[in-house]
Amino acid sequence: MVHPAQAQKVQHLAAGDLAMPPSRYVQSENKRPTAGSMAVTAIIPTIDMNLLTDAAATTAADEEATKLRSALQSWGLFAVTGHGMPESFLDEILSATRNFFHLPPAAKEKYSNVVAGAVAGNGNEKSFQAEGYGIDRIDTDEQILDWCDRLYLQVQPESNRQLKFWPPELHELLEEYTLRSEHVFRRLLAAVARNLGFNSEFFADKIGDNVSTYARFTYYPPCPQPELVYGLKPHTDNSVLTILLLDNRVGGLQILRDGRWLDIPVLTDGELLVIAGDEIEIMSNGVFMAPVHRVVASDRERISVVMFYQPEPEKVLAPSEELVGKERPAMYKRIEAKVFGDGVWDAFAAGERTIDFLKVKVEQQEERGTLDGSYSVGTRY
Ligand SMILES: O=C(O)CCC(=O)C(=O)O
Ligand SMILES: [Fe+2]
Repeated sequence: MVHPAQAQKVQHLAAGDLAMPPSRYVQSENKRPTAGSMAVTAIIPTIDMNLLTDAAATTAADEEATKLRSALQSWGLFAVTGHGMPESFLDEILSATRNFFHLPPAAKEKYSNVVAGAVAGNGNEKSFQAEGYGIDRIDTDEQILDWCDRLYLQVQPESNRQLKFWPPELHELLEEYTLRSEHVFRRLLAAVARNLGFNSEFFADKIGDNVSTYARFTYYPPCPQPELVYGLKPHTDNSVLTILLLDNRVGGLQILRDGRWLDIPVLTDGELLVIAGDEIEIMSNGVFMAPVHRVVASDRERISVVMFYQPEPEKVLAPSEELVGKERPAMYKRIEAKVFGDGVWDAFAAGERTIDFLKVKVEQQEERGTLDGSYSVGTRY
């Protein structure tokens, strides 16, 4: 069964002469992005990957590694330079993404995430599936929808690619970006491991060689009253690390830090953003926390291209033994990566963190905070 509103693309709605967003998109007053204080622009850490060499023998490399650790511990995100991808290549991806979303509706519908009778025994019913072009899954009439459309594709392992959802104009670029972005991911993961005093392969071994990687191209249309909606509601990412290529003209990403929403500024051309996800939070036993983030809409269109790195589905997610001790008991239960991944969309539709939705925390009473920014004492996000 597909929710009747599932087929409504926000882009095409926004193209009409709207005075305000329809009620399906309007957040209750206390959740609106303007509720509470005005967002302040964050000055986020930047890591130069050229300095994070394997040998880590130089002072500069040591310093950069220390910076990486503190960025992950205090922010859970950082910008990266020196990743080896030319600015022109990243620009090409952004342009191709813009061009894709600017295609006429019928041209994009070929990749729709609402498919006819794709589920066995479903007869002529339509069904929703995660991959493809459309909006995120709607589960209930009450669910407030985000002001965005997206194209969501599994890019790794290669054998799992569903090429029927790959627009030809993005295909080659995405293939190359997949390879280059994985290289960035693995170098960062190795640096993070060494930084905790482990060997380079420490986290890599836990997630396996055949990581599940998903690409999400998101289009945030101009919104007539952006303060009423979310571009993308508050969440943490289902990933070990997420690599984001952000719009180089329009900002909108915000991070929740110490109870306040901070604007992530438009990055310098050629920079990427990295965000720690739920899986590194679990594997590091909370040494690194996945930051809650959201996107606010604006009166201008915005795009992003985001890569999510997830462990092989049969791997077990658990706090690494080396990071568990008397002083730091295990904060998370063991959970198979596949089970965790299967819960993600249910949690997202319900507006909850997957870690909370699936009750992965050992002490559920030890609440750290909720996605709408309300806190219990002594919490940190
Ligand atoms: O578009 C953005 O800036 C961020 C998107 C995001 O957080 C996500 O896709 O998980
Ligand atoms: Fe995200």
